Amino acid sequence: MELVSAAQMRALEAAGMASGVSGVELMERAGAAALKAILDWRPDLRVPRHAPALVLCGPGNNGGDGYVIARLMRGMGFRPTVYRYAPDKPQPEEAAEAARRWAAAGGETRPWDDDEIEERIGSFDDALVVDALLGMGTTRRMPSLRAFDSFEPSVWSALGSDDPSRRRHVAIDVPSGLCSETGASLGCAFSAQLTLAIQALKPGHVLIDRRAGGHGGALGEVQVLDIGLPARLPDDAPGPRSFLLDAPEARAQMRALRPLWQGHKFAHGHVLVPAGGVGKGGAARLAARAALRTGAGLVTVCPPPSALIENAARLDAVMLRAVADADAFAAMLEDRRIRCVALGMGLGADERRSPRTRALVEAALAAASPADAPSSAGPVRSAVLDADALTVFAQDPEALFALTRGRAAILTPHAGEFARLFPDLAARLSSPVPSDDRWTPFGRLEAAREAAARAGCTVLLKGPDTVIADPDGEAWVHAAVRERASPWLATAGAGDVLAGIIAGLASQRGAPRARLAAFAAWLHVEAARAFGPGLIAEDLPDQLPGVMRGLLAASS
Ligand SMILES: NC(=O)C1=CN([C@@H]2O[C@H](COP(=O)(O)OP(=O)(O)OC[C@H]3O[C@@H](n4cnc5c(N)ncnc54)[C@H](O)[C@@H]3O)[C@@H](O)[C@H]2O)[C@@H](O)CC1
Ligand SMILES: [K+]
Repeated sequence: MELVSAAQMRALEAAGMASGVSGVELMERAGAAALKAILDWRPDLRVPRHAPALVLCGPGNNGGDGYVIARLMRGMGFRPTVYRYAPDKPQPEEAAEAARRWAAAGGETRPWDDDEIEERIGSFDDALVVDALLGMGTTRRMPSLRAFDSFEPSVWSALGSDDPSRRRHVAIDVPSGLCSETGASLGCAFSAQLTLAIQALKPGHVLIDRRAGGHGGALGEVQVLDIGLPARLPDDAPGPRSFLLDAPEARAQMRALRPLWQGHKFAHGHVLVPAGGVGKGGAARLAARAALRTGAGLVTVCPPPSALIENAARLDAVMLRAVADADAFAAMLEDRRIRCVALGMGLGADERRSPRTRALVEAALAAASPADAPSSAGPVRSAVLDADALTVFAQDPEALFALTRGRAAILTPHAGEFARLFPDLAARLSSPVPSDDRWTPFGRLEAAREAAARAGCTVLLKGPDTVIADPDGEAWVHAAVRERASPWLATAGAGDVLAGIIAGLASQRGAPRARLAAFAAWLHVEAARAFGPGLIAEDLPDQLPGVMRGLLAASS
């Protein structure tokens, strides 16, 4: 599913208006669709009860949606009160029209009053609280609104009112104060139990950004409201494209692999996984097993000769070949059937071991295909760099980028490794929301994109939301939150398995890399969810067949 930025949303709106739908009509549709979704969510409210309700309306078009909702609710028998925030701001034309229609229908509008709102929240008399303060237009830090504190989940549960039948906090488009581009709370944000995204999901609906200087903000259940804008972004829509890896996409990726599963084992590709020395081979073995389970035809672990026996005692289906040094490795890479090298796991980044690690990285990248190789050039060979393969370049990231630029490579840093390679981007990611100036959205998507552009290859930034970007800017988000949360993945070795899954997929299909790595992140989380509590990294690879079988069954 596409994730749409504010600028792209405006292009979509312009395309809709060019086809003859007015802005006022779009706002009416948004309001009507929102009210229908709210009543489907709380069907008990369908019977008109003359129940009071609060609608919080802001100065822009998000507020405009709120006036439409308030008017339609009133028409159904509710008794909504609008609290208008920033009343001195001139409203955009459509929002002003929506406010006029509300007033003409006899609706009551009151100035913003934290005390009054707080009191109403505490009294529980209002059937609904609709947050239409700010949407995609939030461009700076939010002032601290005391009334928002009353919506916070902790306060709400302390009041004993978080049972489903009393859910009532609804956010229109995004919870106000939450940046729709990054998911960051810009100082103070509304906590919703239901968020109704207008027409499309925005990055802020799926990204988690808990930087300093923000508080509050929750999405609750997220639904997308179709208001009849074009389903696809116009070709000239601004900015790079972003996508969410969701269940339909996972099934599509699985379908794309199926035809490959009929050939010779080499047709599935051969993966090499260099391993560390004596006592350090576990991480590479985990990755190797994951690559094999993901469908690589052959997987070979390559330790130094001193660690051969130890690895032999632990491997069966995975093959084994000692690699004394980078020259021996380069010679091995002359076999064109090798489609992927995954390295870094357990190789070592200390003074003694980093020369071997670095030399292996150099050999792997020298033998990787050009990133833009045409399909007529034959199967792509990629390199997946994780852990120590990244850390050995901490003092000199540019040396790594000189090797990765323009290569079919995927870097898979966690937050710490990312900060070593891209310290300035990591600092921007964690810098507090500015207290005065305009906020230039810079979140995990922007950081991954910038990193991929700098490294000239695909970058997968791990986290509860894994963000993957190609150097051309196309990015994928894999969000392991809410119903797909997998707390069990926080276990030693899980990252090694992810690198192996990526390698297993890359050995079968060389591109498109960001999309493929996002699918790997999906499989990784599903494997953890399939196992459940008590998971250790060793369990993950053996869950993959069941996960993939499930995806195939769901797509046939
Ligand atoms: N683009 C579309 O296709 C549609 C958009 N609609 C609605 O319109 C919204 C976007 O409307 P706008 O672009 O007018 O933006 P918003 O309504 O989100 O906010 C813009 C206003 O808020 C002010 N503002 C920004 N940051 C602030 C802060 N921190 N504190 C106080 N005030 C602040 C701005 O100065 C401006 O007046 C969407 O989120 C959606 O709800 C819908 O009505 C229908 C279609
Ligand atoms: K809102």
